[in-house]
Amino acid sequence: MLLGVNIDHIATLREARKINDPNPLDALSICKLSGADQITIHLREDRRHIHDLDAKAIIEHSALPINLECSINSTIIDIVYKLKPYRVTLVPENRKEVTTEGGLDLENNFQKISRAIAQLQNSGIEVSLFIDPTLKSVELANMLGASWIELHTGSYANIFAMLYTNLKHTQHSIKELELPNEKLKNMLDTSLENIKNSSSLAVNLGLKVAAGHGLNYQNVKNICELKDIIELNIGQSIIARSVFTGLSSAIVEMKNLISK
Ligand SMILES: CC(=O)[C@@H](O)[C@H](O)COP(=O)(O)O
Ligand SMILES: NCC(=O)COP(=O)(O)O
Repeated sequence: MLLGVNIDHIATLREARKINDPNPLDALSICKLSGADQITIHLREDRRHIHDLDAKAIIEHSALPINLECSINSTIIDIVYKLKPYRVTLVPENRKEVTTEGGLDLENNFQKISRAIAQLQNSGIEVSLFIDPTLKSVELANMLGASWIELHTGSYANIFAMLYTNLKHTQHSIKELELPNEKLKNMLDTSLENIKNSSSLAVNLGLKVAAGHGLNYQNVKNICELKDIIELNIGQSIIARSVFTGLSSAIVEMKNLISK
């Protein structure tokens, strides 16, 4: 299983103080030496963590391929295609969200996404679409001509956290998931089944399949067992653990967990 380490969350720490430390650029060689296969960054429209200069420097200096996540907004695509990352993953963005809440609405943005894909692919950049794990989204991603999809695992991760961690007893409990455990278990099974079926269809259609969002040291095992998923992009949990154990051991531990 390939591991993309999302280093946005290092820039989030920097932006909490609006200074120049910690610098996500400093993570590049640690990620490589610790066994990461790829670096993921998200150039958000509101630049809440990674900025344009970060993206430029990271792409220039990284020995690992860069997977640059961005919205389908044409202004952002115009910036991103000139940066020439190895891969661009198109994601939905909502200015008010705390984090990426779901996958792209491919049906209602078909033409816009199609234009973005053409512009990126014409510059030699491979394109991935960040989608919800539904058969319809996989079919549309295939029709759009992307080479990769990344399945959004946030819903699975939220259910897992409400079921198997103390999240429900904290101030960040997810209100709509304050449900009996039996119900949550059924929902967890359904969310895993959706990820499994979507990845299987995608591979049958010739797409390469990544997954990510909200994956951590507790919940990643179920996702690793799905044979059609070949790459995981993980950020928040690795950077959170690195506060206590250091970035290198946080990556090594995750890489060991997901090896298959
Ligand atoms: C699209 C995605 O899932 C990642 O970019 C991740 O969400 C990064 O964190 P933020 O949502 O805080 O940008
Ligand atoms: N695309 C998902 C990603 O890059 C990492 O998401 P998270 O682990 O920070 O939730």
